[in-house]
Parts: sequence; structure tokens; C-alpha cells
Amino acid sequence: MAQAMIGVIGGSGVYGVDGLEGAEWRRVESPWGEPSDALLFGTLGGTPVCFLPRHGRGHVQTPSSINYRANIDAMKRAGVTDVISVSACGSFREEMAPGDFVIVDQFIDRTFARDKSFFGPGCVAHVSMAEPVCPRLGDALETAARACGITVHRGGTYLAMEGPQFSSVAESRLYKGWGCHVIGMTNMPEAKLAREAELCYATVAMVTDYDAWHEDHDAVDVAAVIRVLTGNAEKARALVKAVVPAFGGERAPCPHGCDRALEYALITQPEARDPRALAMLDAVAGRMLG
Ligand SMILES: CSC[C@H]1O[C@H](OP(=O)(O)O)[C@H](O)[C@@H]1O
Ligand SMILES: Nc1ncnc2[nH]cnc12
Repeated sequence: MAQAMIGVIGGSGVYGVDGLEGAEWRRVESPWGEPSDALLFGTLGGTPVCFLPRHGRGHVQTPSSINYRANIDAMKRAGVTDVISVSACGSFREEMAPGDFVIVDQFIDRTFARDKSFFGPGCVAHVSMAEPVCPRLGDALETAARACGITVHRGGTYLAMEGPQFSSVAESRLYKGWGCHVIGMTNMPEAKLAREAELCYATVAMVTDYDAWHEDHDAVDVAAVIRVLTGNAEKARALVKAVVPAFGGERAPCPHGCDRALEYALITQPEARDPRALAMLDAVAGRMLG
């Protein structure tokens, strides 16, 4: 049985980890290009942690310019087993109010200007995204959030939009009508790539606003997001500090199969695989490709 290493991808407002012991920023090279930043390594209560600011320090990457493949590959390469994605979001539900956290369990991917797979010509794979979020990681996050006194909702659908502009009123009403719970710009293709890399993945979506559908609230703008973000970010850092020690010691394989996602996904015949494609997949799929 292996030891867990928890990867934390910090979104808007979350640019570090509280109480990280032995903290050290280290660049991780990836064949997929430049990750958003160096990775911050350390331990929390003895459990290894690796933190990556999704937009880079200083928030320099847009949702569309983030190299999601390099970010996930770098984490996999560094030994991460579980990814906690911390993300600001708008809400389509009255009861999911600014300041609340949502542990989402579904995504609708409306992004269109991003590289979405590690696989392609020369090595084709189709992983299941039916259940994109790891319930074991979600359980740990829910328990830790409640222990921290955070108002947390379990389950919800996150609509990933391309951005960087926010939605129109018509779009916001449309997504609400589709049954979505929250909206953001970054969790896709991040969640798809984490699944391809056989990493457990869960999102803590921190509500900052009611997007543009709510008649009693102004449509979202960055100033409104930032007003709520500061408090949310403090709660998120407390949550990370509380959840990581739950992963200490030896750990059983994922009961939901996240760590074996490629087992029935690769379809290119071994003799037809392109060695150049395989070389790029050494970290993500080395377990399966030998
Ligand atoms: C600063 S508001 C819009 C911005 O915030 C969210 O980022 P993240 O998911 O990284 O927290 C949203 O997706 C947009 O990128
Ligand atoms: N309303 C919203 N739409 C997209 N991304 C967001 N991030 C925070 N609030 C958002």
C-alpha cells in the first residue's frame, strides 16, 4: 500500500497553504509545457502536500491560458495521489449563498479553447467521466469542512465556461434552467485530465456571487468576487489544513477506481502505438504503458 500525497490546486484568492512544514518551491519539468508556477512542497501533520497556484503567483494566467495538462502532469510526476481543486464560483441556487462551499459531484463542460486530453494520435484512450469526483476525497472534505464550521453543500453540478468574460443574463438563466448549481471557468479540463492521470479529484467550489440571474443581486463583477473571496480563502486554507492529516499513513487503493481509470480505457493496439506519444505519457500512463 502506498502513502498519499495531497495535491492542492489553489484558485482565485488561494495562493498558499497555512502551516506547511518544510515548505519549498520547486519547478517540475513536464513534456506538456510550463505548469502555472513552481510547486510548493511540504508536509501537514506528516502527510506530504504539494500546492500549485492555478493562475500562478500574482494571478497571471487566464482560465484559457492555463496549461492544464502541464499542471496535472507535474503533480502526477511529483507523486501526487489526490487532487483537491479549490475554486471560486458563482451560484445558481438561492440556498448556495456567497460564503458557502459546495463539494460538487458533476460537471458540464462548455469550454472550447483548451487542450483536453493527454491522449491523441498514436495512443488513444477513452476514460469514463460518469462519476468525475472521487467520493472518498469528497467525504474527507465534507467532514473537514463541517469540523471547521464552514457551511458546506454536498453535491452539485459545476458548469465550466470558457470566459474570461462573465455570463450574460440569458446564459445565466439558461444554465440555471439546465439544473446547474454553480459556475466557474477552470474545473474543465482539469477534472478530465486528473481522471486520465488516474488521480483522485474533488472540487471545493467557494461561492462568491449569484452570477447574473438573481433579480435582487447585481450581476457578478470582479469587485464583488474579491469582496467575498478574502473570507472564503481564509476558510479554504483552514479546510486544507484540516483535511490533509486524514490522509496520513498507508492508504488502500481508491474504492471507486480513480487510481485504475486507464485499465479499460486504452484502445490503440500495442504494436500500433507511436513511441513519441508514449514518451510524453511516461508519468500519466506509465503504469499501463510500461
Ligand atoms: C476572479 S473571478 C473569475 C475567476 O475565478 C475563478 O477562478 P478559480 O476557479 O481558479 O478559482 C473562475 O473560474 C475564474 O477563473
Ligand atoms: N459568476 C461566475 N462565473 C464564472 N466564474 C466565476 N468565478 C466566480 N464567480 C464566477
